Amino acid sequence: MSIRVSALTKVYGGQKAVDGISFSADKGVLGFLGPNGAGKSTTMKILTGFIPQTSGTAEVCGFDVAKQSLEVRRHIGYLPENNPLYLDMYVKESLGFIAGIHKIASPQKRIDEVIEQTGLRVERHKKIGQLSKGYRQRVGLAQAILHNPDVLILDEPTTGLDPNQLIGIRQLITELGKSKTIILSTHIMQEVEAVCNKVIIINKGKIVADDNLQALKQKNGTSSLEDVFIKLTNENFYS
Ligand SMILES: Nc1ncnc2c1ncn2[C@@H]1O[C@H](COP(=O)(O)OP(=O)(O)OP(=O)(O)O)[C@@H](O)[C@H]1O
Repeated sequence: MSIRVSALTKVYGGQKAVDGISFSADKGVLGFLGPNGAGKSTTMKILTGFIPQTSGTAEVCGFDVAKQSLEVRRHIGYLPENNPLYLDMYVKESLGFIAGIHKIASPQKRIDEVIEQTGLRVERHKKIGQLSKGYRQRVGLAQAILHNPDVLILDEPTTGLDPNQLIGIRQLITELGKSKTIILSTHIMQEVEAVCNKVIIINKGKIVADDNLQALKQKNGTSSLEDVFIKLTNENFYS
């Protein structure tokens, strides 16, 4: 398994944001769903080594995220929720900067490959601050995959994109999921249907579903993922 999470808990002050979750993931795209504040971003930040857990364990490609963070960073690519980018940098310059951090051999060749893969060729000479939101997301993705990680963590990568950009980014995620383990957080159910093999639904820090799409719908007696989501995460739904 590329990702193994066991009894993972994160407490902020007095609040349990993540409450003893366990799951595993392998090659393919895993949809990570849940209402606002459910604990998705917190889990993703722990997996990528950005924040420490309070208790429990998480492994990426066999490396412990708390004890072997350098190895974990080598194997993981992360596109955070608000996609922080250096707006004053040129696209190629920013990728060169990231290549330097990862000490990538033959960086120019790899940068050109990733520019092609993420559809950035026409915009590659622009400053990031001059790019549209969709192209900024592509730069974020390009940075995340530059060192060719086995695992990709994508936190709401398509929020605010127009339908054309959406299709492009989804195709890219599907393509990447053929060879990598991807955890994709999103609020767009259509997107989950389009790209995910498996789904985890998290509510108030706990996992309430972990299944493949078809089984999840069957178990909940509906053909709509949105209905499954509402049923499992909205306690007022049946009252
Ligand atoms: N740094 C922090 N300090 C205190 N509380 C935090 C911090 N970060 C997150 N939280 C709280 O932890 C809970 C889980 O937040 P998290 O961002 O993981 O949710 P999420 O599922 O990603 O939500 P969204 O869909 O809105 O992005 C929330 O109640 C949030 O307010």
